[in-house]
Amino acid sequence: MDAKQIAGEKAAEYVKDEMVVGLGTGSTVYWTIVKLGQLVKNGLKMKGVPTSTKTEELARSLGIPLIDINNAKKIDLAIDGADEVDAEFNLIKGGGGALLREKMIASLAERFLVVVDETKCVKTLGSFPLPVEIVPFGWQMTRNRIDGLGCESKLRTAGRAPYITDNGNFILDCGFDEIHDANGLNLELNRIPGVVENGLFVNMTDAIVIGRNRGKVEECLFCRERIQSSTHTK
Ligand SMILES: O=C(CO)[C@H](O)[C@H](O)COP(=O)(O)O
Repeated sequence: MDAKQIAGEKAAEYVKDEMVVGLGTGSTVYWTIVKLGQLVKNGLKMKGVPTSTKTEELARSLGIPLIDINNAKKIDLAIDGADEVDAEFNLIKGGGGALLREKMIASLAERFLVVVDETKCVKTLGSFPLPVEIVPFGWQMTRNRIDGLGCESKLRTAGRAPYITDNGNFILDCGFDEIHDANGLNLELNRIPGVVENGLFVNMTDAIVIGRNRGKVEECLFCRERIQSSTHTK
């Protein structure tokens, strides 16, 4: 079993009866969703809130009951993958293009559980180009302002046309090399008119499941509390 599958399937164990669960996007959380499909067939009572049309189609095909985000009184748990995770469990997300809905759902959820294989764990965020969702209107002007923050950005494409998100927007993949102040960059990017959202998830992770090769899995629960308490005692 590969490391993504190990992490993805493990995360399904956190879903209990009557939970409303944010369903992430990507090849790691895919395994969580497949496992949840099996559990639902065996009687688990849950509802999913998908973060992308792709995940919505997958969940439907597996018979997982879905609920519109506007009708969910609360989201108990969101489970999602990541492109990079640093030592403080801050993330880069958006490799799959779903970062806006993923961030909305993670921020609404009472708990945010991240599933990754060990290759995603880095010392400093930034080797993976940071995805930034922008509106198509005036996109080159928006790109100039983003590049002014110290990166070189590329418009994501699908074939020869711009890649279009589920929300009808473009994505710039921004090479920053090393991001030392993820919180500051997150705020600066989102202050630029034309930017819809960026893929930095700062101080949002509550728990993480890391799949390792040879069948090992590492779980860190309540990471946010742990980081905050270690910061306070410094
Ligand atoms: O942010 C994402 C999609 O927008 C994914 O969670 C991220 O790209 C990781 O994907 P994978 O599990 O396929 O490596």
